[in-house]
Amino acid sequence: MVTTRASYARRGTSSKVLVAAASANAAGPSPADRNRQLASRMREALATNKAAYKRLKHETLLFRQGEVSAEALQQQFALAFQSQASSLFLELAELLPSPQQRAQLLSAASRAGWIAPDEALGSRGELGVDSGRGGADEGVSDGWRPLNLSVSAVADQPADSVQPTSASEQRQSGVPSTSGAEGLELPPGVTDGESRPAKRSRREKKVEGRGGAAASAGTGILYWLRQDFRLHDNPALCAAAAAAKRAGGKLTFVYVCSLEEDGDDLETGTSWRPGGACLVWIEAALMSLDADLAARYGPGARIVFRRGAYLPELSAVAASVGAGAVYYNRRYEPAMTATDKRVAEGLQQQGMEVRSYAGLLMREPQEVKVDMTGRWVGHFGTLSPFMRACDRLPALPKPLPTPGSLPVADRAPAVPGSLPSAAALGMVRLPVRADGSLVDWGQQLRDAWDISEGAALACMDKFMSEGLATYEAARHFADARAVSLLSAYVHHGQLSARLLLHETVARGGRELSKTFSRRLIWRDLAYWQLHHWPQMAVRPMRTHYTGQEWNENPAALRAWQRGKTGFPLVDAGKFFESMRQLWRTGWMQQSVRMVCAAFLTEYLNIHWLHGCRWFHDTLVDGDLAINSMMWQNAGKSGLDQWNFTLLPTSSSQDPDGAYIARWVHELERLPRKWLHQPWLAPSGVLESAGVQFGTGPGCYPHRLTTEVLQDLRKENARKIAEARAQAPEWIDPGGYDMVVLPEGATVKQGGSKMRVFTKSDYRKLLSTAQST
Ligand SMILES: Cc1cc2nc3c(=O)[nH]c(=O)nc-3n(C[C@H](O)[C@H](O)[C@H](O)COP(=O)(O)OP(=O)(O)OC[C@H]3O[C@@H](n4cnc5c(N)ncnc54)[C@H](O)[C@@H]3O)c2cc1C
Repeated sequence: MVTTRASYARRGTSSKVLVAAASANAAGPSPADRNRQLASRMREALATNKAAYKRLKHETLLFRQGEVSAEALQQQFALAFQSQASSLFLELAELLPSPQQRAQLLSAASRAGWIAPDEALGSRGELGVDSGRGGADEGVSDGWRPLNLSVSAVADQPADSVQPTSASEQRQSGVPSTSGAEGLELPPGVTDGESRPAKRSRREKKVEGRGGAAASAGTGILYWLRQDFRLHDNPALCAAAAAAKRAGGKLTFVYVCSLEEDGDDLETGTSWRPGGACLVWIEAALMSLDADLAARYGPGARIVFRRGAYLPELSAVAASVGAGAVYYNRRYEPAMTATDKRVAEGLQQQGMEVRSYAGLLMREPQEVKVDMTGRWVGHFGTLSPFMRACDRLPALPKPLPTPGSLPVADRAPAVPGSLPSAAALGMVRLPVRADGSLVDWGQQLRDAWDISEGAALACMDKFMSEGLATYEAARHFADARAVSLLSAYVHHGQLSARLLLHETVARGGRELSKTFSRRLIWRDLAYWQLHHWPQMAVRPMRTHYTGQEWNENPAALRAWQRGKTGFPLVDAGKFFESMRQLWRTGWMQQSVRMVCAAFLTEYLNIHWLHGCRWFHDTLVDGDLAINSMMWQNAGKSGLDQWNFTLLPTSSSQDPDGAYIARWVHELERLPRKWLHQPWLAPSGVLESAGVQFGTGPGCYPHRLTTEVLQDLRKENARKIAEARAQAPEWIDPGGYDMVVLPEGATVKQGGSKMRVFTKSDYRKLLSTAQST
């Protein structure tokens, strides 16, 4: 086991990542030579970029002189980088020795937006994958599952690109950041519709002033769909429909696929685009919503599907349908808020009206201010003070009904350059087998879920009438017998969190279970944390934990990802070669997620960030805010570090072993008694159950570690104590860790240091570490 001091705070540029991606895939007689070749190709490409940069700078000057339009210039940027990246990747791919490796690199490049999807699919007919086992379900190996690259194409854009694309660029360009502690700012011209719902917009007044004639920008309204694939309780949709009716214009639904802009965070140099499983979900959700819209409101409500950068795409659609306004519900991930702000400003500069609404969360992150001065209800960053702060806010508005009618055109919108369906957006990357057939790894997720708004509402109803009453006592069982299974619907905005809470209260849910409604507020807490710690997906919130030593053990990490640790409860969650749950369904119950997270961080001492990334890519509810919060807590650098022992051998989450028996098929005939620790079973029992340990087909893996688990935990705690001992300025006299309270997070203590919950073992261990 090699131990390194991992620093996730600094990530490489896209080029470094891509060289790493390429070299990781490279094999053959001389990996070092190949790496050198790749690096040299990359240097050449960067030199080419410099030439392009000069050319584009000239174009930018022309733009400043008013000789070219912003849209035309932006398109030139997009094209320049697309074509360079494209040729670079095709060349890089040629250096790789096997078709599989070429396909892997190209698939990753396509996902990063560097090359067109058809290039990744191996139009040259050589990028096949030989699954070795035939069927799509069996034939997918995780090398083929599209994983996120750390950085995308946009990282190499020239520094004075026309539009600032990140918080750091915005600061450089003098445009204020949306992700700072000042709170969520709306760009000039963007209106928070809810704060003034009844007022007529400037555009509407202008239109009225002209006797109702269409403004130059048009009377239509674009409804910009993003993470709100629903018709019920949709504030932006209701407002857009009302405004279009008032102005006598038509409403057009548009979805633009621009994954780079949604996920690439230039501030941290990382990419958190929706993971593979979420993309499958989004594609299916869009298809279902498109069909629902047409069925309910007629063909004019069909969604216009576009692929490309948001600003030019929205402008093009608006021009085509005669829309002068864009309405949307807000999103809260750092890259998304930066993008939305930039796009809104761009639209506004073009004379469009932009209105945004709160439809994803119950509470806007910037409106919750925790009061740490009054009666103590819990440590800063935990649920209780947050709930108390929420209780001080005005009551939540009642959920909005689904609109009975919408002012849409009689015919489906015909906008040149649009794609026929969500599937044509090519969001879900499918590898190709040697025979040219596609490996549709997403099908098993589509089979496991009904991905529609109707199913979300039905699932909520079922939970309310059947699950809620048992939630309190049985929510921790691994087989999910009492939980709602609603997380993916809520994450993708197919189910309104506000409606869910409203229904819970209306059906006496607070009396039946005090925990369920708290979980919904916990979700808001995660977004509040992300708002105040925009880098929490990559950097420890307890900054002094950055220096903690983690094991760099790719083999153990891979075994954990594949569900081959030899600990059945850990493995049941996520084995992909056969039927195990995460790979098959994209979902696991919370206790199982916790067992898996604790196993990785506490027993294997592997950085929580690896687990966070894996979950982000494989969960259908992969949610940057919740996932990062939970992994930070599991890794102990979060505000609410876990203070419980999660033994992978414990049977409390699966007392009768039914969960393991269902998902770990190699053990399905083993008597329940041994299922959690099969290595203890007598050889005769193993033999009659057909259990063999090893790596061969049908064998169950040996344990990854035979060391005493409690000793491994203690070792992990020692590493934490060592990191803490290096940073006495972050420890208070009682041995508690401290964090700086972000401006705007509390009622009046912004900028000061405050203690956060710290496990008593760690407080005790600190003195030992300090004295050695
Ligand atoms: C390591 C780890 C990673 C996680 N990553 C995610 C993630 O990416 N996306 C995600 O939605 N949940 C995540 N969770 C939280 C939780 O496991 C899931 O929300 C829950 O299992 C979903 O199942 P359910 O809808 O049946 O939940 P229920 O128990 O029925 O809860 C109802 C709803 O409350 C919310 N909720 C539940 N638990 C939490 C929580 N701990 N924090 C915030 N909100 C919560 C969800 O919206 C959920 O749908 C993670 C938990 C752990 C331990």
